[in-house]
Amino acid sequence: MPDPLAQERAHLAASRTALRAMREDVQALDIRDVTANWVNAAVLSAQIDERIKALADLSHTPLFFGRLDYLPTAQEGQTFYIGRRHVHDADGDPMVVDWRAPVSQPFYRASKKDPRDVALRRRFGYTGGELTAYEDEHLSDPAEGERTSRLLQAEIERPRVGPMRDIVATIQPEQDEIVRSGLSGSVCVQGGPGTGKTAVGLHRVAYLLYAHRERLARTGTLVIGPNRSFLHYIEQVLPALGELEVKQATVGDLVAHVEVRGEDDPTAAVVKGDARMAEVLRRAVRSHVTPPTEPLVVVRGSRRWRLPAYELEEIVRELLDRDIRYGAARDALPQRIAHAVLVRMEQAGEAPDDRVQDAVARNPAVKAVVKAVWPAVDPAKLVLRLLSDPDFLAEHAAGLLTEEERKAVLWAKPPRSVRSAKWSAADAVLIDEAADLVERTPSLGHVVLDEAQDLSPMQYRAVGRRCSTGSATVLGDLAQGTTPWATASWAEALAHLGKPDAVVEELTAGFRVPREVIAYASRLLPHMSPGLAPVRSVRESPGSLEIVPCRAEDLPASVVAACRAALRHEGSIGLIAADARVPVLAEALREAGLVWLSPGEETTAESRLTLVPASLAKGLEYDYVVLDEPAAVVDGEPDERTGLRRLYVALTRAVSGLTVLHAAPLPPQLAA
Ligand SMILES: Nc1ncnc2c1ncn2[C@@H]1O[C@H](COP(=O)(O)OP(=O)(O)OP(=O)(O)O)[C@@H](O)[C@H]1O
Repeated sequence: MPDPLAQERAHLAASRTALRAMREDVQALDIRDVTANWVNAAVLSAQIDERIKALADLSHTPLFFGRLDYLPTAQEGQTFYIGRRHVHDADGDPMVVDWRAPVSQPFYRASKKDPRDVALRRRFGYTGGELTAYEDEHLSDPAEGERTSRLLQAEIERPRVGPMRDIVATIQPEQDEIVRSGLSGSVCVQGGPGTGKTAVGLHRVAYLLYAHRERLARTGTLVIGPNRSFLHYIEQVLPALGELEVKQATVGDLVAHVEVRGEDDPTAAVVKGDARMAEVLRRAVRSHVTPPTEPLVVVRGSRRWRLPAYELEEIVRELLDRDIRYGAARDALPQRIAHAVLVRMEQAGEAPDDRVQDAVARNPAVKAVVKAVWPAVDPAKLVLRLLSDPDFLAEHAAGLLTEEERKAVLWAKPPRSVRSAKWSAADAVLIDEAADLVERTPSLGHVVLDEAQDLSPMQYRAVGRRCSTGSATVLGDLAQGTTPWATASWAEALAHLGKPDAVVEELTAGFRVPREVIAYASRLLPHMSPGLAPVRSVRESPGSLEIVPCRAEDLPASVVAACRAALRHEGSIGLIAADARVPVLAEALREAGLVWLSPGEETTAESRLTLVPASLAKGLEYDYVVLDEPAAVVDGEPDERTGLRRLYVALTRAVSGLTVLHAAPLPPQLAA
């Protein structure tokens, strides 16, 4: 019998050679004969450069990670190697097929119960770029029992270092269902900490780009995350899957119409983020339309054409009723008026053509009417006025906001101008809404919204208009909502997003947090998100959970000692603390001569410790976590529920172990 591992290594070597040949073919392309001019040539050569980049053989990522042997009755009994990209030989026959291709799907979905025509599923293990192991499942062999994959388990238990990696070799069936769901529908994924929501969302983008490349290249895709450090943490996943074109942004980036320099108190922020504000803004924008009271008189040559006020009013009314964007209606108004004038001309026996209509539309008298009746609206100025002028706000918020709510959003000291105003994040969202009332926001083809539970209704609307003609993947965990306006139900959130028909899926298997740690953190669930089921950890290693009481004066030193102990393990270390305690701990680390990073900075072999303010911990993970003073994390939030949720997030960042140090009593909800 030939050695199967040697054979597989030979296939790997041959695939590498084939990939090199594919790259050389592209490099050797001579585009001089096919490009008519230098613009074409520049575009083509940029595309070629991209293609060469996409064909690079990444030495640390294996070219294939799995193999499927179909039964003789299916796919002509062929064998397929599954990898991150397609590789073919000189004859065009596949050496490696893309994981997203339909023939690859059974690699993720087939099981003993449902073998999907697969005779053999083989998983490969690698050390660096070297193929070192394989593992077989004979799915159609009734004699073979179901077994758990050691390679899969090893991947899950792998100590974490640095930024997030792709999970393409080990996507689980329930995750794969979400990854491969169609482009036309929107999906919402509820899942506890570490269930792979972010991973699934990113792989879904990669899948959609593969399945609908042209359409999405035209319309664009976007991944939205809560903050810079989170986006930095995930930014390498899609490039590793060969997708270099996906944009990333925070909601703040999307609505950056003004510079945000101010902060709202929670009451004001809640009102500003409420969906009722959309109606207030709609009324305020439309209030600029003033029905005409004077007739229009257009002088052309020796003749004067008169349009009575009631007829102008009818035109205006009709545009208002059609509910098109304010700006679009404003653009249409001159032609509508000109058309009415033309009708008069025809009635008088003239035969004006389109050019006459255009000329009338440009007539100064018509322009003056448009300016008076339908003036241009500047979105930022409009919001400035709403938040500064009590009467203007009261007029448009009538029946929508109470007097207290209006008071809460009004500036105590109104700013003089858009530039000098201390705009808050919520104000920027209001301006975005107003901007969309004036002019339609272009929609992308697909948007992934991560940590969605923290968005306000107005923020959902801002994201929703960026995928109004496309679809969305919404990812979140209701138990991790830490804003005063955090989502209470996905149905409501999806309605604000404009995707009420999105399917809500749930992920329950936890790939990050060890069993003992998730059990500890889940004690908080009934107190902050009753009804949500705890995550079921699929990790086998029990992980370590240590709770260390200290005296207050010893706490910083003990925290430093715990960090030192954690640094003895391989992998990344996160020291998580209430935001207010970060300076004290930074000082203690400095005194002890320990170097540390801020969230989003890349861990290296030399610096593996990150000091994480609790407010930035969401979505991140570290191999070992040292958690400082849980009570301070809870107290750092305006209310207890939010505090407990913040603590829940902090407790669920660890992959291999968690050490909790406290001087103050632990929050009682953590008691067994
Ligand atoms: N199928 C899988 N195979 C291997 N690892 C996985 C799989 N699914 C998820 N993981 C790993 O589990 C960890 C958690 O995944 P991810 O960050 O996507 O979870 P999440 O649900 O977004 O968590 P959070 O709610 O904390 O933001 C990551 O390290 C990810 O790579």
